[in-house]
Amino acid sequence: MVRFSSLKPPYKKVPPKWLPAYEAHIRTVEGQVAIVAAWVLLITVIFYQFSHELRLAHRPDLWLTELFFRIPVLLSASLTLLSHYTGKPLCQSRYLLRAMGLSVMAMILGLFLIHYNGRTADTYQITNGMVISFFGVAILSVRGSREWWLMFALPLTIFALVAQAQGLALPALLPFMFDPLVMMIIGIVMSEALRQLRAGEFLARQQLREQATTDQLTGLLNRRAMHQLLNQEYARAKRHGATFSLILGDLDRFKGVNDRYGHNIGDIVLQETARRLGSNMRAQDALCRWGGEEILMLLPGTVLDGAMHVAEKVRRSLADDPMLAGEHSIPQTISLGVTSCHGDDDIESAIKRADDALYQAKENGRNRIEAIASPYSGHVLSAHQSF
Ligand SMILES: Nc1nc2c(ncn2[C@@H]2O[C@H](COP(=O)(O)OP(=O)(O)OP(=O)(O)O)[C@@H](O)[C@H]2O)c(=O)[nH]1
Repeated sequence: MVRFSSLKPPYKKVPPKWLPAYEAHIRTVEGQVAIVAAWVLLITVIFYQFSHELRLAHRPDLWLTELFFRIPVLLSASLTLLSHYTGKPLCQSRYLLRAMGLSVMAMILGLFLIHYNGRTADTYQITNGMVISFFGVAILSVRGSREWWLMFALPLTIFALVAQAQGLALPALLPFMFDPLVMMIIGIVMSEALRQLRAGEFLARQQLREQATTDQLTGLLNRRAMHQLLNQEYARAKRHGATFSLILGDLDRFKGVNDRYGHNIGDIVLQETARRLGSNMRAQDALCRWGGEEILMLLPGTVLDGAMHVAEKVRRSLADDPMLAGEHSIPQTISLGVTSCHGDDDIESAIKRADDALYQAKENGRNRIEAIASPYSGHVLSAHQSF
């Protein structure tokens, strides 16, 4: 059975954590649509203006009036292109799209009113223009329903009011409006289909990206993703003369857990460890599964003392509460090696220091923290420090 919820548009399914990325994606699409639309509008509107003689030889008096209605379209399309090619955006593309869509609607409905004179041939000619315009405007509505109200409902309401004020009987206009309105519906359906396609592509790409950067068992970052973050943080620290810290943790005697309770229970212990570590971190910190039962934490803007406090909270979050896995209550501790990194340092040396500190923590009895300060930090306890 098809569930109602499965008929909801895909944007509803974009998880909140991906909404900023989805917004950025939509803005890119709007930027691309705006440039194509601006070129199409410039070319076609200029073409229609200069083919006036050919199409409406019996109404040369309307040349200037037509130009008047076309100027807003030419202006909004030119601004869009100017904004793009000078690299200095005047405003977001969604507003440029709105300006183009609304000016097209104003132009075509205005032209309809000045050409509607009871002479069927003239009126049908402008009706053809309306068919093309309504379809094009629906395609400009990249964001969907909110835009349709603005692009169609608003101009058509104003059009109906102006027509009435001019003494035109609305039922008499309907036969001419029929094809454009059908095309508007087709355009809306097509633009919604395109939107769903784009949302589906976006979700698939995000899922792939997430799979490539996270560890499946724990949901933490994987080693590759962490390397990227480390390099970024290192570059940032070097540029601003800032400090960041690393904490490398390794579960104590974890082999014994696997041997005694089995691999599945070992997996649950790893997942619970990831959860407890994550709850001790700030939003800007990063946590990664560095190896089998090794966890690496990156703490931007944190000096050695601060990192040692975080490490102590982490150590206690495991040592103070046994892990509940299945029907088992498993006491699990962790040893941690801490170091800080400065601009003149390098990442590989910092990781090596954290590893050496971790080795010391294991050697000194496990369930403890050791720290090795960076040689560039000028830290008073520049050798080893431990909890
Ligand atoms: N369940 C499970 N176990 C893993 C995973 N990855 C690594 N391990 C296990 O982690 C254990 C690591 O054991 P060792 O390196 O000997 O270290 P340890 O027993 O923790 O002892 P110390 O580190 O010296 O305290 C091995 O038994 C690995 O099989 C995993 O994804 N799931």
